[in-house]
Amino acid sequence: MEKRNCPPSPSPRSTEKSGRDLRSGDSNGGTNTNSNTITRGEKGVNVQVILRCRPLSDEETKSNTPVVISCNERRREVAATQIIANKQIDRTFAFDKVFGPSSKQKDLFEQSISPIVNEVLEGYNCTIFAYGQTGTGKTYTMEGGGTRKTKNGELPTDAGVIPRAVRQIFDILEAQCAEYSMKVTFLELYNEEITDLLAPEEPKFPVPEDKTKKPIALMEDGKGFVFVRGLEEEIVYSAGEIYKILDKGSAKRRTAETLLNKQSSRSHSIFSITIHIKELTHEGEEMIKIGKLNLVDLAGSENISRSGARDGRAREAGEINKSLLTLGRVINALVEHSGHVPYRDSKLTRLLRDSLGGKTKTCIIATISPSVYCLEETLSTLDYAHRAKNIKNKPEVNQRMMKSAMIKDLYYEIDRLKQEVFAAREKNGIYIPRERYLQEEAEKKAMTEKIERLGVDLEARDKQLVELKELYDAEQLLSAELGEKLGKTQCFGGIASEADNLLNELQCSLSKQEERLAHFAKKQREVQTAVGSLRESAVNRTSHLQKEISTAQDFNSSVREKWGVYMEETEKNYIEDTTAIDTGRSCLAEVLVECKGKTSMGAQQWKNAEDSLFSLGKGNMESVDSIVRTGTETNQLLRSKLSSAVSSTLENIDVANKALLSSIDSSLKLDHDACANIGSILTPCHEEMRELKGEHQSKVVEITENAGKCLEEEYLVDEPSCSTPRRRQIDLPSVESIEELRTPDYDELLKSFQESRGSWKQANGDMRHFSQAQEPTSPSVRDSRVPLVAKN
Ligand SMILES: Nc1ncnc2c1ncn2[C@@H]1O[C@H](COP(=O)(O)OP(=O)(O)OP(=O)(O)O)[C@@H](O)[C@H]1O
Repeated sequence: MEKRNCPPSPSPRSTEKSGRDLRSGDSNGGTNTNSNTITRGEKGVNVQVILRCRPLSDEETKSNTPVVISCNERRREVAATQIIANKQIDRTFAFDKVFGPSSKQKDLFEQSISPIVNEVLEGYNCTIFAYGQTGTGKTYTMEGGGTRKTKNGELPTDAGVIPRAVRQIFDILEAQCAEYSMKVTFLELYNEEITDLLAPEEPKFPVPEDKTKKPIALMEDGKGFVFVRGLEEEIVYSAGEIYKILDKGSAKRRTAETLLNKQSSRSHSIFSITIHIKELTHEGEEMIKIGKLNLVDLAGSENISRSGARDGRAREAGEINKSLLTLGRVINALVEHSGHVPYRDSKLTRLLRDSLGGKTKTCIIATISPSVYCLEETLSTLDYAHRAKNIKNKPEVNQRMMKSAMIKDLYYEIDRLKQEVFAAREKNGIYIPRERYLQEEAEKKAMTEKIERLGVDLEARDKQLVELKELYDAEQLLSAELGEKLGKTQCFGGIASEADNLLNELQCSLSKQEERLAHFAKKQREVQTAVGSLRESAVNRTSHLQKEISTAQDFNSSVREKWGVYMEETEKNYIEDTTAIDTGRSCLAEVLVECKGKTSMGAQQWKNAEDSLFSLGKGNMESVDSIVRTGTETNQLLRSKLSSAVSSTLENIDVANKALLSSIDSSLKLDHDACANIGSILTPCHEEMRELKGEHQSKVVEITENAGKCLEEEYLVDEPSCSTPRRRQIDLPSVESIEELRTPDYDELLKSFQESRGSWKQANGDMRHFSQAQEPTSPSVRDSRVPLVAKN
C-alpha cells in the first residue's frame, strides 16, 4: 500500500530501545482482554483486528534476510525495529490477537474465526478481510496452501479460513440435525469492474480472455441495499465442494506477474456464504434464520511502483489504489466520526458498506512479512490495521423471515427468472423481459420529462428570484430614502408618527419579502439538488441500460454463432443419418427378399413332405410299419455283431500290443547289452591306437633323421675341386627295402591287426569280447575302425 494512500495515522510514539510505545488505540479505554469477544461500547462493537506475520520464505532464509518484526502472542503485540540515524527504534502495536511466524492455520481459525462462524449461525452477517502487502499470506490465510486433497474427510493442515469455516458450519448444523441450505458466491473486483468467478464457462469458441469474464453491474435496491445483479449462487452440500468452487474461482482470478511475487494477485475477491436455517417458534410457526459470512481477500496493498508494475498496468494500479484508497478514507471517516463517509467512491466500499460502520460484525486479518526489506510496507499495514481497530459497527441479528413469506419471495424470484429465460430464448437482441424493458423505458421517459419540467420550473423561479431581488433592492432604497426624510421631518411630530408607521409597514413588508426570498432560494436549492440527483440517476440508468444492451448483444451474437455451428453440425449429422438409414433400408430389403425366397422354398419343401407323408400314410401304412420293424431288428442284429467284433478286435489289439511291448523290451535290452560290449571293445582299442600313434611318430622321426643323414652322406652335390674326384661307392637302397616301406593293403593290415589283437586278448583272457570283435556287426563299428588302422 502506498504511503500516500494510507489514512493519516496518529504520529507514532516511538521510543528508543529502553522505552516501549504501546499504541493500544482502543477507544473503549484499553486493549481487549478477550480477543474473541469484540469490545462492546455504548455506541457499538469495535472491528476486531488480528495481526499475522508469515515466516521467512526458503529463499529469504538462504540469503540470511534480517528479521525486523517480533511478535508477542501472549501480550498481543507486534514490534517493528527500525534504525534511524544509527539509533534503534522499536515501534510496538497492540491488536486483538497476534499470530507469529510459527502459528498454524488451525490455531488462527480456532482462536479467532471460529467464534465469528458461530455468530453467523446465530443469524448475524459477518465479514473477514485479509489486508496486507503482496506475498504476506492473505490468500494462504483465507484459502490455504497448495494442498487441496482431504485425507479421510479431514481437511489438510494448511487449509485456510474459508474451508474451515464451511466445515464448521456443516458440522454444527448436522450435529443439530437442522434443516438448512447453504449457498456461496465468489466475485472478483478488478479495475472497478466486477466479475462473477462462478459464472459458467460460456464460449465454446476462442474468445479473447476479457470477453469470457463479462463485468457485471452493481445495483442498489429501493432500500439502499447494494447487490450484484445476476451473480451466480452455488448451492453447497459438503465442505469438500468448497475446494472445487475455490479452484474454479481461483483459476479465473486475474493475476499479473510483478517483481515481488510471481503469483501476486492484483484484484480483490469476495467469497460469501449465506445460510438459511429453519427454526420453530414457541407457537410452532416455521421461521427462517439467515446468516451471511463474507470472506474478502484484498489485492496487495503495496506501493505499485515498488512492486515493479509498469506502464501497461497503469490503470490497474490506479484502480486498485482507488479501492484501497477509498477503503482507507472510509476507515478514517468512521474513526474520526466525520459527517460524510465516502462509501460511494469505490465499488469495494459500496459492496462492503455494511461491514464498515454498519450492522455487520467485522474482523480484519492484517498480514505482514518479517523481512527488513518489507519494513516500510509493514509499518504502513500496521498503522492502517491499528487505525481500523477504532471503527465501530452496530451488529444486528438479521430479521427472521416467516417461511411462507420466504417461499412467496422465492416464487416471485422464480417468476422473474423464468421471464428472463423466456426473453433470452425468444427474443433477438435485448435479453430482458419485454415488460421490464418497457417499464424501464417508461421510467426513463418520465424521468426525462420530469427533468425538463423541473428545468422550466427552475428557470421561472430564477426569473422570479431576480424580480424579487430587484423588488427587495427597490424597497431597501425606499427605506433608506424614508429614513433620510424622517430625519429631516423630525420636527414635525404628526408627520413623524405617520412616517414612523409608514416605516414600520415598510420594514414589515421588507422582512416579508426577505422571508419569501429566502424561501424561494431554499426551494431553488432543493430543485437544483433534485434535478442533479435525477440527472445523475438518469445517467446511471442510461449507462446501465447501455451496458445491459451491449451484454445482451454480445450474448446474442455468441448465441447466433453457436446456433450457426449447431445448425451446421445438425445438418451434417442429418445427412449422415439419412444416408445410413437408406443403406440400412436397402440392406433390409435385400435380406427380406432373400428371406421371402427361403420361406417359400421351405414352405414348398414342407408341402412336399406333407404330401409324401400323406400318401405314405394313406396307402402303405402297414408296409411302412413292417419295413420299419425289419429295419429295427436288422439294426439290432448288426449292432450286436458289430459290438462283438469290436470287442474281439480290441482284445486282439491288446494281445498284439503286449507282444509288441515285450519284443520292444527285449530289443532294448539287447541294444543295451550291445552298447555295453561296444563300449568295452572301444576302450582298449583306443588305448592301442594311442600306442600305435606314439610308435608311428617315433618311427617318422627316425625316418626323417635317417633321410637327413642319407642326404648329407649320400647325395651332397659335388663341388668343383679342380681335380679329378676319387671314385666313391654309393650305397643305394634296394628295391626290396623300398617295397618294405610301402603301406600294405587294407586286408593285410586288417589281418595283421586282428592277429595282434588276438594275441593281446588272449593275454588278457577275455574271449567273449574277442570273438564278438572278430565279426563287427554294426557298420558304425567297422567304419570307426577302418580309418584308425589306415591312419596309423
Ligand atoms: N503463515 C504462513 N505460513 C507458511 N507459508 C506462508 C504463510 N503465509 C504465506 N505463506 C507462503 O507465502 C507465499 C505467499 O503467500 P500468499 O500467496 O498467500 O500471499 P498473498 O498476500 O495472498 O499475495 P497476493 O497479494 O499476491 O495474493 C505462499 O507461497 C504461501 O504459501
